[in-house]
Amino acid sequence: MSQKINNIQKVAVLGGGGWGTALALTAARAGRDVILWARDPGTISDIRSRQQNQRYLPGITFDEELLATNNLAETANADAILLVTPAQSTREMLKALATVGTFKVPVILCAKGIERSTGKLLSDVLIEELPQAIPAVLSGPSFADDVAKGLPTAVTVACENKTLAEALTTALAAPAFRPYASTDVIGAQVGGALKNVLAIACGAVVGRKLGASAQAALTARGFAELTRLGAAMGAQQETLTGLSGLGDLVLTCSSAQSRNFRFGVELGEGQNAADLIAAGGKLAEGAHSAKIAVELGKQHGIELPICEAVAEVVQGSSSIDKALSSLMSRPLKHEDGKQ
Ligand SMILES: NC(=O)C1=CN([C@@H]2O[C@H](COP(=O)(O)OP(=O)(O)OC[C@H]3O[C@@H](n4cnc5c(N)ncnc54)[C@H](OP(=O)(O)O)[C@@H]3O)[C@@H](O)[C@H]2O)C=CC1
Ligand SMILES: O=C(CO)COP(=O)(O)O
Repeated sequence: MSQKINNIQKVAVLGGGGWGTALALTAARAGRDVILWARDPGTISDIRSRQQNQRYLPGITFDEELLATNNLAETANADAILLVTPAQSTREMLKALATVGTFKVPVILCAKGIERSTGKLLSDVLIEELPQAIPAVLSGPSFADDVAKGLPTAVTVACENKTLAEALTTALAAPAFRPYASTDVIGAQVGGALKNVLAIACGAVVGRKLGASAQAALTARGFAELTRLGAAMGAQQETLTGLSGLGDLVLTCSSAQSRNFRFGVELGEGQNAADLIAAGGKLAEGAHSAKIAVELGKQHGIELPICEAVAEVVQGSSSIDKALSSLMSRPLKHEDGKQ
């Protein structure tokens, strides 16, 4: 194990979407030997023959020659795995991994969501499905397009083992990609999952043309929800106010580059959530996490009115106007949440 910690050279990235491809490029830029697994043969051949992933990163051609495969067994000798498929496919991916190797290595969870069917954090899903693996999390303000183009950003890389967290940051640090080590695996996950729900709310405010003041107020009150739930679940304050919490919340709640934000804009413009989801457009993880976030809040005795409003609009039991009016007519409170 200690030899692996000191020598994370072979990195396997699972997921051929925008973020998987961008992280594979980052790891290659950091000097790692990278293999990218994708299930779509078209993605593999695009990466192999043209150094592009036109389906998910249109208009970008990379200098790096990535090794791409759709044979999961080829990832079994990696020193670390980055799991970069959507949150709701995490369990299925881990079950598939368990059939091809033992994976006594760090598995870095990069999806930003909570398992909808169980309410479990992805690190708990990992422990159940691949108990010998070491859970780690990569999260923070980082649009795949920006990272693939080599634009600079910083993220949190969390692992309970401090030495391993530091080794992972060393393995992934590239000139334009600055990972900060953390031991707070819970905090890094709660921030990433909740900011997507809150970005839908901010997008809806923009789509409904409610003004920049409303957008800022919602972001701040959303942050209060994120920190309260995070703290109740055991997250550290520094993580929630750091890159994977506040950092990513600010990015996603203010940028039309975010798919969650754009999903919210479309809701605000009057489109129906069920129709948007059925159309199978771009991934908006917050639409899947909203309801389960509210349920987690109830379990921990934390009110999450903005997440609740998003969940109701997504499931079609409320309209944007009704949700807004119920947010505005809640009993007046102290800002710190105390009575
Ligand atoms: N894009 C971004 O800027 C960032 C994304 N993230 C997070 O990363 C995760 C992945 O996002 P992103 O890469 O953008 O998503 P994309 O929609 O770009 O790509 C999703 C990828 O996952 C694959 N996939 C989907 N379902 C399965 C499955 N059941 N089994 C195996 N592979 C599957 C898709 O394959 P196929 O093409 O065959 O459908 C595709 O390669 C999300 O949780 C997101 O929140 C985090 C930070 C930044
Ligand atoms: O997580 C992200 C940026 O940090 C990407 O956000 P979206 O999934 O909303 O596009």
